[in-house]
Amino acid sequence: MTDLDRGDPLASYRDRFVGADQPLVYFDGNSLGRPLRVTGPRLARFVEEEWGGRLIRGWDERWFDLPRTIGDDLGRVVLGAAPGQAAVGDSTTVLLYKLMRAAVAARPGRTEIVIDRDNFPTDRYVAAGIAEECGLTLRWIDVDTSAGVTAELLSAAVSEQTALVVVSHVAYRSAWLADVPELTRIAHDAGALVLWDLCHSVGSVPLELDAWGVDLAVGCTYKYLNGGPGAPAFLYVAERHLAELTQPIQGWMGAVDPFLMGPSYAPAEGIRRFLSGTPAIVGMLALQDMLALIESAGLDAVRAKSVALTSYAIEVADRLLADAGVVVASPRDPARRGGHVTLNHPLMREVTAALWERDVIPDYRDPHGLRLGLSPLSTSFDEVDRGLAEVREVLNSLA
Ligand SMILES: Cc1ncc(COP(=O)(O)O)c(C=O)c1O
Ligand SMILES: Nc1c(O)cccc1C(=O)C[C@H](N)C(=O)O
Repeated sequence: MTDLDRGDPLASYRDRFVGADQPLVYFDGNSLGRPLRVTGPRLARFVEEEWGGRLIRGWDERWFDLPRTIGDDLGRVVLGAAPGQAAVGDSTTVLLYKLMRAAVAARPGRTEIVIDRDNFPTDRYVAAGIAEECGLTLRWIDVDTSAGVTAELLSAAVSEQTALVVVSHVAYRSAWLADVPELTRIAHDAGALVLWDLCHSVGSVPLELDAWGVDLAVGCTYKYLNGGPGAPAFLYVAERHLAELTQPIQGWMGAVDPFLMGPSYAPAEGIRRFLSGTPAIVGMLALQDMLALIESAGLDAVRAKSVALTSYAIEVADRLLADAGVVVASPRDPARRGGHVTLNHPLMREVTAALWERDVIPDYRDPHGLRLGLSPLSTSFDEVDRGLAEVREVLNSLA
């Protein structure tokens, strides 16, 4: 344990995660968070008691409303959203499709979707598919891969033709933290809607979606919310848009009365209308455990630890790796940085492969970035020290 770990008010939270007591260095909590220790027994209890005991009655008793009730929990604990505006279900990709499609339909006559070239592939691919489907054009914002979308770049891209702007809050490559209220205001001034991808911020960066005037947002739950591989994503639709937006996948679970099984679709009131098919109940349970943990730690304290971890990683990289040609490719200003740090070097693809052999698990992202995902409640400062010392050794051995 380092002095920084001894002084860390959240250090004890690490013990709550499966495997955190092992020597393995885990820098990929921003792709797949560790499971919580309470989750295994809880899932077993669910199988025995709720699924096995209540059987089909479980739908009436609790499961039917779970996408909304967990949505409200997300709103309270991590999104800064009043109840009734968030729900859990589908993958982020499917939710991106639903909300982009709903948004462009709500801006008839406008011909463009604005998106940046460095946005996550699924966001770009879905936007391209919708542009093709609806006869729209993509207006690309060129961003520096070590930065992200700024107010200047967005102002230059939007016009009276913009139907929708799609931006990631934290850029998956650089960790650039976009200014949500400012960019939202710029899009609104042009008469457009904005869809925020919160995958890399939710659970590590505090959000105030209601106060920031956000229209629409999606995010995954398997990163900093530790929901497990393939856990369902969430969506947020601001109350003022709930009645005006129509999503394209009109399934029975988003209908006004699913069990009426009527001849035609009529959307439910409120956020339920954005659901489509039977919700993945088992996949939502782990997420509830992590939300409870974040609530007990306090999201501001989580962010403070995240900033301390990323600042420390940059400090160690400067000290240990700069003379080997490693360049910090994430913002140095913590106010502009999310929960990970990317380090560039021409050999990072080979370095990443060698690190995995040594039980140090970051990931690699083109063009030559080693990405360190530092999950605030489960990563220690000692892990940062040990992991970056291994990076130095591997670089020496490859030189
Ligand atoms: C910014 C961003 N959007 C979307 C996704 C993923 O979407 P899905 O869960 O549908 O694979 C990820 C990560 O995989 C991501 O980092
Ligand atoms: N969702 C993932 C998956 O199913 C397999 C491997 C990695 C992922 C990720 O989450 C990647 C991550 N979103 C990224 O920013 O690169």
